[in-house]
Amino acid sequence: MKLVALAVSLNLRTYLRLQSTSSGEVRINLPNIDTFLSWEITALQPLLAGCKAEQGALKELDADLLKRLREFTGISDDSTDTRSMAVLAFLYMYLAVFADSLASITLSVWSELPTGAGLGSSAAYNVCLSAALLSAKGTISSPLTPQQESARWSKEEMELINRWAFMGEKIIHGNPSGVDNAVGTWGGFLRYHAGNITPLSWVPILRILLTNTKVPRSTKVLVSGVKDKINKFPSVMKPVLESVSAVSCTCEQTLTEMAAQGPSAEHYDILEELIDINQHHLNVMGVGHSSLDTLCRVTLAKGLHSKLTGAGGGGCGITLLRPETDTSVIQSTVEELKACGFDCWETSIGAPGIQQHSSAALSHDILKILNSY
Ligand SMILES: Nc1ncnc2c1ncn2[C@@H]1O[C@H](COP(=O)(O)OP(=O)(O)OP(=O)(O)O)[C@@H](O)[C@H]1O
Ligand SMILES: C[C@@](O)(CCO)CC(=O)[O-]
Ligand SMILES: [Mg+2]
Repeated sequence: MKLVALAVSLNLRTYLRLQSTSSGEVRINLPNIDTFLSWEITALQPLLAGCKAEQGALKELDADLLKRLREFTGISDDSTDTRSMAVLAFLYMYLAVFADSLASITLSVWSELPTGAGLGSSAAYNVCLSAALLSAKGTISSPLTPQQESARWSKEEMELINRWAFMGEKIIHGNPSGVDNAVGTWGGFLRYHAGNITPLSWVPILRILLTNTKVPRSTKVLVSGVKDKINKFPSVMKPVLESVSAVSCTCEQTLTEMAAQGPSAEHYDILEELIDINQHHLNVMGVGHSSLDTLCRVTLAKGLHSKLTGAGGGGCGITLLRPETDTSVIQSTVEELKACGFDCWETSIGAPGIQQHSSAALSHDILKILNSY
């Protein structure tokens, strides 16, 4: 089955600072998840015994290294605990990238994205880890020149960043498609088809409301639930997946037309209807949640259409805003959603992917957080 999916970046960013130290330790500060840990390099070194120095095409995880790492950290195979997953992804990438000589470094990561809410926070985290570790190791360059505030890596370097980030996603997700890390790496809009990811450069910018139901969920658990359902009822689920794919294709067609001809009311009507259809699909696939039903109901009463994002099961949803949607309607919708206990804010979709920044490019608040460890 060759399915098509569309993915788009949000303008919420994850920041990472990496410092070389002489402490003989590797340290990670993850203030979003209240995790501050360090390990003696001499304690980590034995984990690399017999480790494949060559990471090959970086398609598969080094299962032996991961197994030793799980034993070392006491993190079981079925754990989905937030801190455990973040630590495992970090230590795995650190050990695999620095396999021939473990460096003494401190990393601090801070994200504007809510963690584990369906907005690809794991991918943003993994893309930052990947880029920082590969740059520190010298596998890829540090593209920022002293005159610049921000710089991007070359296409080849970004491909490598993306492949390593995918390894982190495999640890956190189980069986990820690679779409989230590709969005984090490249930014913008992407089309996923048969394992190929192609950036779309000609789509319009869409205004949305982003709602966090704050219902916790794990992408890994949800994705494996969908897989179980497909295995259990293949003849029932296959047409559903094909229909989801057709929604993606129709959506892409509509977005292309909107970019070429300028957006019209009819285009927005189509997008709204596709959003509703897709939300029903996702419910059939078992990734809905009563909190997401509430989001859809509250917004529809205001004439607005919503669907879940990410793996569903709670987490976040998006609501399409039309150009003519009145500010008063947006305000009253936000208020009503907040009254449901949700977080809600207006934003847009389509933003750059991974970049290297000078401290001058960062806000005072972000610098304060990253520099406090
Ligand atoms: N800022 C962060 N600091 C540390 N770890 C993070 C951070 N953001 C995400 N993570 C890691 O990613 C995990 C969340 O991954 P998960 O894939 O379940 O959710 P998501 O990526 O936010 O949503 P989805 O994949 O459905 O879009 C967390 O449990 C944590 O291990
Ligand atoms: C739900 C899923 O799209 C991830 C969402 O962040 C699954 C995947 O692409 O692997
Ligand atoms: Mg994720």
